[in-house]
Amino acid sequence: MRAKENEVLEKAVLVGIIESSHDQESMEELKDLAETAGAQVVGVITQKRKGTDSAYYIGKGKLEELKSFIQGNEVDVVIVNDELSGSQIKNIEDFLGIKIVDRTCLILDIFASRARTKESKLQVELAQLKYRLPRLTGMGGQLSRLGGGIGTRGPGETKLETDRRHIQNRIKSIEKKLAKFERHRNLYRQRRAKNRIPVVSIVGYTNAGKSTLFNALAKAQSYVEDKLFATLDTSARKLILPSGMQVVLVDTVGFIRDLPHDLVEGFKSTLEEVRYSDLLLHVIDITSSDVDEKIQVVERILSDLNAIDIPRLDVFNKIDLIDTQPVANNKRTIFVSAKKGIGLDALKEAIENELAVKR
Ligand SMILES: Nc1nc2c(ncn2[C@@H]2O[C@H](COP(=O)(O)OP(=O)(O)OP(=O)(O)O)[C@@H](O)[C@H]2O)c(=O)[nH]1
Ligand SMILES: [Mg+2]
Repeated sequence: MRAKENEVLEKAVLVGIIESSHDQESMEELKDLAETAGAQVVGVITQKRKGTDSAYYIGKGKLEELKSFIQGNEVDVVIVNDELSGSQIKNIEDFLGIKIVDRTCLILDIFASRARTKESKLQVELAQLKYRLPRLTGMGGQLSRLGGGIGTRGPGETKLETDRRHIQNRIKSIEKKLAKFERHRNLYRQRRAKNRIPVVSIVGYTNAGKSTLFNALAKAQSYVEDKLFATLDTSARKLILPSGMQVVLVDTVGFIRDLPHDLVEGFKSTLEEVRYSDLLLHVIDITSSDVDEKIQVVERILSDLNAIDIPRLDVFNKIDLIDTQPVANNKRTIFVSAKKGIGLDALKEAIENELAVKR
């Protein structure tokens, strides 16, 4: 959650390795993520190199540069644009004497502050605990010496466990509780299947405009914000299409490159909804600078979820922000502005066509 005006922001330096232009985009995204988590970015240090250093992530020279930057500026936290091992975290932290947060931990932290329902809180906590378990040696120091803030927050009021045995017990207990939620969900799904109401799920990269589209179509109020991961809980509404056909429309959590594996695992049951859909609306922000890569990221995650073979419409959103109006070259591509309500009739028609073909 972006910190409130009067809150003291943690001052952060971002550190990353640049091997290709994708990494440059990924650094931009890291800045968005850091700000979403409540940091003020005061510096960015990158290194061009092949692969990471197994002990210190970046080379010794860069590390010295980072250290003198920290000494010359007020910095609370170093945020690294990759997932680090426990020993890398410990090594860098010992060398710099400052809190280190990696990309995975940062995303988990944002999810922790976003989770609203009991189930998503448990899912996030589970992912956090699984991330922590193999890193306890590295993170032990950080947790006891360097206090709270980014990277240490649990969902809701719960304090994240730091003891190995407690963590293992907590993981078991959460898994049991989540299994119960899943059984309930299965029951609902079976009931819906019996009534043969088709399910249309909205998927896509974070901030693409999924919830805005969901609201525009279903005239419901799903949480919309210009922040990453505004939506963590899938919500569903009934939608009646022009022909009178009823569908269940589902809004889902946004995807992002390098979505932590444990998080995908944790949210799998929520995202199961996606797998059992009759049609997917892949919402794509047409104004984003690396559209193609984001499309690939979403498709990769859909594969992970065994949802890649479900019929899919590519819904390019935010066309109100571009000058030349694009023309679709196939019936599975739709251009809309969810915010301005442009193209929604064509979209509904396309949804009906897809579902009609299926029957
Ligand atoms: N200009 C313009 N902005 C839009 C449009 N659709 C959505 N937005 C804006 O894009 C931002 C993100 O919208 P959301 O609907 O929250 O996006 P989301 O995909 O649900 O995001 P997450 O739940 O965080 O993954 C908000 O600031 C919206 O107002 C659009 O058609 N045009
Ligand atoms: Mg959303």
